[in-house]
Amino acid sequence: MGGAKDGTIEEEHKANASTSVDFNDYTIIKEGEAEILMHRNNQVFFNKTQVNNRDLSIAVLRAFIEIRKQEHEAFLSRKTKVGTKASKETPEAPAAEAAMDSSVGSDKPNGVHDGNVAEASSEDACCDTPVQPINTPEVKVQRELKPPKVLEALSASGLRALRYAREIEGIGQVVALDNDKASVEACRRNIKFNGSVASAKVESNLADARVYMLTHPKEFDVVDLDPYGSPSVFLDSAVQSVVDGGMLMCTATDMAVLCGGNAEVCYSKYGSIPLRAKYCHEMALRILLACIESHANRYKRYIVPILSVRMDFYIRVFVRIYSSASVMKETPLKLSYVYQCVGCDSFHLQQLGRTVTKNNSVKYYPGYGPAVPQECTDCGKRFNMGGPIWSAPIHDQEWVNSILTDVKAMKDRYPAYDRIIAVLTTVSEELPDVPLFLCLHNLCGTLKCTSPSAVIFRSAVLNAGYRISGTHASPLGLKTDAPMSVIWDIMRCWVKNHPVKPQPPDQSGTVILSKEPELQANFTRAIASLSKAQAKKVARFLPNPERHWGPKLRAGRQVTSKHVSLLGPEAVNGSANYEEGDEPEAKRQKTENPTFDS
Ligand SMILES: C[S@@+](CC[C@H](N)C(=O)[O-])C[C@H]1O[C@@H](n2cnc3c(N)ncnc32)[C@H](O)[C@@H]1O
Ligand SMILES: [Zn+2]
Repeated sequence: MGGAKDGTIEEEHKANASTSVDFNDYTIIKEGEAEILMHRNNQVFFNKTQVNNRDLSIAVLRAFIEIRKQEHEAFLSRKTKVGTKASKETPEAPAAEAAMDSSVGSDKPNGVHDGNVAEASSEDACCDTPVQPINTPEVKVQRELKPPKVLEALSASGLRALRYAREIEGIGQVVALDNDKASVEACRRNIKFNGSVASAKVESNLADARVYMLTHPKEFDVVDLDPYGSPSVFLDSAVQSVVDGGMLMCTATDMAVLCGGNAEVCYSKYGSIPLRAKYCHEMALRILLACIESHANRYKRYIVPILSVRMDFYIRVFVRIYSSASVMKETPLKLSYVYQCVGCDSFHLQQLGRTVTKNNSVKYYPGYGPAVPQECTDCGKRFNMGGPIWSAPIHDQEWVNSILTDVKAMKDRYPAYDRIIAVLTTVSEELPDVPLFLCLHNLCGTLKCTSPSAVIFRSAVLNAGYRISGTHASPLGLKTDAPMSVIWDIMRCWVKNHPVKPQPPDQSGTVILSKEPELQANFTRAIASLSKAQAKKVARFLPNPERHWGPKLRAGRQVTSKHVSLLGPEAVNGSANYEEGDEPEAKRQKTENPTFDS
């Protein structure tokens, strides 16, 4: 761990900052190991609610450093083996291969990957060529793994950069950027204020992050984007600035846009149409991932999601970025359109592409469609079509479990320990291969019936031979691989024992209930109907610690109606608190003809 220990820090502060700073004008804010000076007039952006965001990022960075080290060791030992074998068989290593490996060598030590794509160079030179041996001892010397270099592209006060530098063992240089002069001045003051280790590691620059990232291609092991509102304008340059195998961390707080409040704005920013449904927060994550992938693809790169979370009033994704023209071809297999019935809660996914493998060669084709008929087979109403979304896994469960274990082992190093443990625990129990989720209350709302308990419903799904889990994105959400026809049969069986009042014949619920179930649901309590965390009574969702736990505007700005997409309608109407379910989808889900200008 870096930084001066308590006791010496005050002296260091004085030595570093007292000559130029009148402390009476400032309050000191401490988060984790870092302390920042906040001017009484508070010109620089600081939002303490983002402690969850910063803690989680620190946890992911710690895991990244460890896994990167393991991958590097594995890479070297693989190469050593190949090299030893080759030196017996072929005395000289081909120059092309040495060139391929040079991207992994002295100045770019981070081109180490796991899995098959590990050998893909930045231009995928080796795709169709068997990997050849290299001159092992020399390369080994060149391949000393340097500490990871981090870019905090939108740094404001520098608190995040300072926490990274002071709290994360093994971290390299941290470059903090901001295009606001007052922020850069504050950041520089804060760097000094945090002592010698921070001063040695953190550098602050006044720059437009987009220009800086474009002019520093493949230079950073980690790029962190934490903007006001949408990150969309930063994505194209950010995906270029990350080294192969490096990590992009990205926040988006424009939840009203991403959750379907302004579909046309979402399309213009992210290239996807959002849907107003209970799963909208997970859909928001998947829209952001699809958007990052699309930017990466422009440079023959692709993403591997590590962790994607909805927390508080924002979403945050952690993805690794690799280069490979051949893997990039698989992108349409990882994307889907979503058909959402306007009458009932049925939704269906349609993959953009498919492959056919013949004699070891893979061919890429458009996906088959449409995935649904014109009218919903459950209730007869039409579908809205959203997407494309990222429909491949949004987390790497091995990473998640390893982060969870590490966080538990370092409890006192995380000020937001309870919150990040709750999120990681719920994420660790999500079905990894099931995009989006159902909401039991919505299903019951459609049928106008009383709700079975989650345990009873989960049991019926499990007893029918399907999988089911919760989701971190909503306390009421349920992920399942059961088809909608099975879900409605379970609900029909439930209603047989819990009858509903007669409803008008054109209602979706009436149409659904007019059919006899093909499956006889078994509501006997199944052993796996509670998740491990539920069984152990581990908290999975926590209330906000205080009122006004929400997004903030740029320093010094007043809240006006134009901030509705960033802060949500509640904030703009006078209350800045933006809590679960505030997004517009919850209230306006069943809209047959949603307009784009709500
Ligand atoms: C939400 S704040 C960052 C908060 C910070 N990451 C933290 O954890 O405390 C966003 C910052 O991005 C800066 N910013 C906005 N556009 C920028 C650009 N094009 N280049 C660099 N900085 C920019 C703003 O001045 C602001 O300080
Ligand atoms: Zn329907």
